[in-house]
This record gives sequence, C-alpha cells and structure tokens, in this order.
Amino acid sequence: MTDHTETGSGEFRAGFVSFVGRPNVGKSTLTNALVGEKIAITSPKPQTTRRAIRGIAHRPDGQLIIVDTPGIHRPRTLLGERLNALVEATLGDVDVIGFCVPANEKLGPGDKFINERLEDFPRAKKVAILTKVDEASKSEIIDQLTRLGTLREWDAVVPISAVTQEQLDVLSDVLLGLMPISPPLYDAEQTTDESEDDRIAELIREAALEGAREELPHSLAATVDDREVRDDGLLELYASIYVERDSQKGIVIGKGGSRLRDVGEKARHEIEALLGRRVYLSLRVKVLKEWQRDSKALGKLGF
Ligand SMILES: Nc1nc2c(ncn2[C@@H]2O[C@H](COP(=O)(O)OP(=O)(O)OP(=O)(O)O)[C@@H](O)[C@H]2O)c(=O)[nH]1
Repeated sequence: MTDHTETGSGEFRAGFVSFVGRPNVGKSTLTNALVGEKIAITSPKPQTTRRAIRGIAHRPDGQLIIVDTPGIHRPRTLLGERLNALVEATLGDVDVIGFCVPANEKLGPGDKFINERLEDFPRAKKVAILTKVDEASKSEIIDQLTRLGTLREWDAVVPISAVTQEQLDVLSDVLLGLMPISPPLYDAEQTTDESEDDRIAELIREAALEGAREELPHSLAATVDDREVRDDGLLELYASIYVERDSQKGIVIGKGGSRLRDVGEKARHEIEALLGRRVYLSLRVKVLKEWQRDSKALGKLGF
C-alpha cells in the first residue's frame, strides 16, 4: 500500500484537474511533465489527443489526478460529437480546470470560445496557465498575462514551460492548494488508470502519426489485438493500425513497406521502455471505411 508522509501544513489534498485549450497549446506535454512519465501522447500535429487519460502526479502532500481531454471544438463528424460529449462529462466532474494559452501566440477567437465555455462548469476552480514561456520574450509574457487577466477572475494565473520545466513546481503547488482535503485516491505506484493495451495502442498511433501527411492524423487509430509470451520470454504483440481509405493504407505502409517498418521500430522502442522488457511487435494496416462516422466502427476502436 501507499506510504504518504504529511508535510508541515498537515493537510493531504487530492483531486482532479483537466487542462483545456486550443489544439497544440501543450496540454499533453504539461501532463507528462507533471506526472514525470510518458502517459498522454504528444505530437506537433493538432488534435491528437482522443481519450480522457488520467495521469497522476504524486506528492508528499497530495495527489493531482490529471484528466487529459480532447480539445473543445466544433464537431464535424460523429467522432467529433462523441469527443465533445466526453469533454462535457469530464469537465463537469473535475475540481480544477487549467485553461492553457501559449505565451508565443496572441489570444484569439479560439481561446475566447473556450474561455466562454468554462462558464458551463461552475463547480470547477479556474486557473489560467500560460504555456511555452521559453518561446516568448519577457514583454510578450507580461502582455499575455495582462490579457488573460481581462478574460475572467481566475483562481490563479501561472506562466510555465513544460519543456524547460520552468515554474512546474509552482503550478503543482497552486493546483494542489485548490484541491479538496482528501485521503489519497490512488496508490503511490499508480501513474495512470488506462489499461496497458490502451497505452501500447497510443504509442503505436503516435509512431504512425510522426511525419504523417495533413489528411492522415484524424484517420489513424490503433488497437492491440493479441499478445503471447514466447518460451524465451520475448513478448509478442499483435497490433493493427486503422485507416479510413485504401489510399491511406499505402501511405502508412510506404514503398516496399519501408514506412511501416520505421513506425514499428519506433513504437517497439517506446513499448519496450514502457514495459521494461523486450518485445516483438507485429503491425498490420487495415482499412475501416469512414470509421469516424460509423458508430459500430467507433465501438470496435474503443470510442
Ligand atoms: N517550446 C515549447 N514547446 C512546447 C511546450 N509544451 C509543448 N510544446 C510543443 O508543442 C507541441 C504541442 O504539444 P502537445 O502537448 O501535443 O499539445 P496539446 O495541447 O496536448 O495538443 P492536442 O492533443 O492537439 O490538443 C509539441 O510539439 C510540443 O513539443 C513548451 O513548454 N515549450
């Protein structure tokens, strides 16, 4: 079981926080930096986060349970609608919402749209997080903080960089301070409640996303279909990458299978790091026609 020593102030706090913001503002990177382990996938392509993944940051004086949501956006497909419903359900339930805005881009209509939506979640405390301060000048940061201040009365405003780790300790202090006094909600060893297969599938999808062309990211999904331990102890994993159209299959596989080999190689390294053991990874690319619009297919892929 867990071994939690309480600090001077005495009170242990635990609760749920969700980071929201436009695509690509650094929510997943922040989650990973706070948790200290790779949980949510990160990618330079927007909207790559598709499911609510919990990362748990353990501290001597509390636990921050991070619910990573897909971005809030206007739905265009059935997948989009489901994702928005997921966001609604998640945000209705958290103690703190961290509204992320990058320091190196001006506040735009997208930020304002999301900020207004925060009114729908009166239960949650609201913290503005200025991300990527390593990419902005002092005066840009000050301007941006001032503008953020005009949006609403925040419970706190914190500038951070997940890449240089700047102010991450301040942010976790602030977030924890806003959490209810509570006994630990999870064991100290636990950093996520996602299943291992789901995490492996995310690593495969992340590898396949790398270098993928514009049209592809939203069409990619991955599943782990089977696993077997060989006599020599090697873990065999059988997984599928799904695309929506025949033409996309060729793109993922590449000339003579070269691209798929690279994807497999990259994913295998990440999976081995996650599991702490050697793995044989078999990847197959399958076409699931228009799966984003097909409720049966969405179910099959775990949405
Ligand atoms: N320089 C800098 N880059 C960052 C920082 N945080 C994230 N990034 C980069 O910004 C890009 C997007 O980061 P993500 O964490 O995937 O963004 P996200 O908000 O989770 O994106 P979605 O999943 O699309 O909603 C990646 O290329 C990150 O490496 C930061 O603190 N500094």
